[in-house]
Amino acid sequence: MNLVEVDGVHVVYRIRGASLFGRAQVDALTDVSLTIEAGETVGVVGESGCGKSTLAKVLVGLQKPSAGTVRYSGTPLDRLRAAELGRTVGMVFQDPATALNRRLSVGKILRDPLDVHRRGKPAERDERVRELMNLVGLPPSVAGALPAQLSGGQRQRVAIARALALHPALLVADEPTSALDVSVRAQILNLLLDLRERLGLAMVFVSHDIQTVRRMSDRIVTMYLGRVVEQAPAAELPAQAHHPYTRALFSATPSLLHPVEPIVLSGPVPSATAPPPGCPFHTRCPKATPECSIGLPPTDGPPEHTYRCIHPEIPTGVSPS
Ligand SMILES: Nc1ncnc2c1ncn2[C@@H]1O[C@H](COP(=O)(O)OP(=O)(O)OP(=O)(O)O)[C@@H](O)[C@H]1O
Repeated sequence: MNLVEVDGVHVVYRIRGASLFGRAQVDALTDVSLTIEAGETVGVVGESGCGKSTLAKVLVGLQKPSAGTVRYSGTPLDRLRAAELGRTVGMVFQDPATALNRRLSVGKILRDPLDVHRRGKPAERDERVRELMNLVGLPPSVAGALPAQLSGGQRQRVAIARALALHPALLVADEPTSALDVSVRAQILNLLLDLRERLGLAMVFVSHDIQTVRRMSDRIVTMYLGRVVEQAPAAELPAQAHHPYTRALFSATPSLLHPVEPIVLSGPVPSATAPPPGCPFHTRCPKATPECSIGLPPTDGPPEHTYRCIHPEIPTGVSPS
C-alpha cells in the first residue's frame, strides 16, 4: 500500500473584493492525483503560482481540499487525530525566521510538540530534544538560544528537528533553502538527504529549482497552472521528459551533465483566475497546434511516467505506454 494517495484534489481560493465581471476564484489545484511510497522522495516543480505550496499545505492538512481526498496508509487525512497526524507527516517551511516562535528557546520549540501530544515522561522528552538536536547537527549549547540568536542555517535545522519530533513517516519541505544564504543551502540539502537515509523518511521536496529537485528526488512531478502535467522518475529527466513544459523548465537551468536543447516559451504564465481552455500550457507551448486549445489532454503513459500532452516528445527507443 502507498504511504500517501492524493486522489482528484481540487483547491479553490475565493478572492475577496474581486470584480463582479472577473472570476472571484483561483483554481489553485485542479484534479491533482499522485502517490508517495514509504521512503520515496517526490519532487514538485513548476513556476511561481502553479500550486506547489498549496499542494504542500494540502498534504499536511493546513489547506482543506475543495474536492478529492488525501489518504495516509489508506486512512483519509481528515480522519487522523492531531497526534496521529504528527506521527504521519511533518512540514518544513521556506523561511525559518517566520516559521519559528521568536519568543521560545530552541529547546522549548523542540519540546513543544512532545508536550502537546504528551509523548513519554518529562525526562524522556528532554532526552528526545537532545536527540533531535544531535540528529540535525545542532550543538547542545544552542538549546537556550532564541531563534534570532541563530544563523539562518541553524534556524532551518531547528525547523527540521521540530518537524521530525513525533517521528513522521513523511517530511514535506516547501522551498526549504530558498530563504537561506547560498553558502548554507548545500548543507541543508545534504542534511535532508542524510535524514532520509538514516530515518527511512519519505519526502516531498518543493522547489522552483529543477536541478536541485532532480538531485534530491526519486520521482518528479511537474505542475502547471494547478495541474500535474507530467510525473517521471528523476533519473529519466531531462533526457526523457515527454512534456514540452518539463523540457522548458530544464532548458531554463541548463546543466553540463544533462544538456537540453534551449526552449524559449512565448509570453507570461496565464492568470490562474482565467486559465486558457484546452491544454493550459498551449498559449506558451512551442509545439501547440489548434487542437491543443480545444480539449484538455488526457493523462497518458504507464503509471511510472505519465504526461498530459497530445504532442509528447518521446525519444526513439522509449515506449509511450
Ligand atoms: N490564500 C490565497 N488566496 C487566494 N489565492 C491564493 C492564496 N494562496 C495562493 N493563491 C493563489 O493560488 C495559486 C497557487 O499558489 P501557490 O502559492 O500554491 O503556488 P506556488 O507554485 O507555490 O507559487 P510560489 O512558487 O510563488 O510559492 C496562485 O495563483 C496564487 O496566487
